[in-house]
Amino acid sequence: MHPKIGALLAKFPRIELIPWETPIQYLPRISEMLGVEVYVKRDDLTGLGIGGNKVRKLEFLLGDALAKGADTIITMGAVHSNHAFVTALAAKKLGLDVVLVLRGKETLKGNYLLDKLMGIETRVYDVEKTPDLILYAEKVAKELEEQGKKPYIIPIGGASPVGTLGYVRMVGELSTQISSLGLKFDTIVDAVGSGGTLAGILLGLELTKLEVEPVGMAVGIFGEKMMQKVVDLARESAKLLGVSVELKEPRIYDYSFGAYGKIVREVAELIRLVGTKEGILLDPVYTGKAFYGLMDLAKKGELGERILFIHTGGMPGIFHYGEDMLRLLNLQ
Ligand SMILES: Cc1ncc(COP(=O)(O)O)c(C=O)c1O
Ligand SMILES: NC1(C(=O)O)CC1
Repeated sequence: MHPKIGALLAKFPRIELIPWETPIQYLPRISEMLGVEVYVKRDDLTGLGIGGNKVRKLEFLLGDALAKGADTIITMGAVHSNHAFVTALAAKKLGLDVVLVLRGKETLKGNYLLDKLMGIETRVYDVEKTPDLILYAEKVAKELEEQGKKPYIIPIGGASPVGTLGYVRMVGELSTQISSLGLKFDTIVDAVGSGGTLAGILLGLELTKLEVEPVGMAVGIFGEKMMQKVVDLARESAKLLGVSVELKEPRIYDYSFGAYGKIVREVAELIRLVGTKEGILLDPVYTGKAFYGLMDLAKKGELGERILFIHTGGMPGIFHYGEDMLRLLNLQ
């Protein structure tokens, strides 16, 4: 762990949910295809339930919740939400109650199937917009308070200054890994949904002075709005840490293929390519789109000679959208 990052984070309550450092893996066959070196940080292997990037955020978010005496966790997302399921599993593991406030249609596949299998309380609403979901979550919190409970609301994706500390810590872990490997990366690439992961990477790179350019592949909202959200989150986390930093705006590209959650043939094909070339499974909502962007931009020489992809998990998405992908690949 980078000493400065370790010292800064030591004052924040953190529950250890990840008992190891996630490995960095070279992708020889993808690298050969692209003519550049591609490595992947296996944050799909964070180890709790389905793993993924949210577990890093939850170490600090649930630490904060317990420090504040919470007894019930409320969070929200789409019915297919990785964040919602892994939050619920972590909360249960810590002996906390949990209510998931979800949008969409109840579909017993992927994460929602896991929600039900684990006996997690879910409230599903047929709404499209996040603000509507937040209103419902606040209503649930009020209902629980009236029952004498102490609820703690975690925003979508854990995208808060406290949650962002999880990826500041990841960079602290990464910096010691790459110095012992003797590697220097030109770019570090991740999928951008709620923006918290990229915000933590941005702040972590500034604090460690690691000379790697962060590049986000947006799978939903993109452009100026997402850029501002990422930079604001990083700034608020810096304030939380009590540090003043100069933050450069990261490059964020639109690889949503038109809309968040839109399942497309190109990404289904990419998932098969990476799976059969490297034995690594990506998902159709987040990491498959982000890796598509990585390969697209690497071919144009826009990511440098040595690229690090942060594999942020998402495997249940394969099972939520498997039939759609089979149809797109003319296999059904
Ligand atoms: C599997 C997966 N990867 C990446 C992301 C993006 O992370 P963030 O919400 O921190 O931008 C998410 C959630 O949005 C996700 O579930
Ligand atoms: N990745 C997000 C999830 O709910 O899994 C959108 C935050």
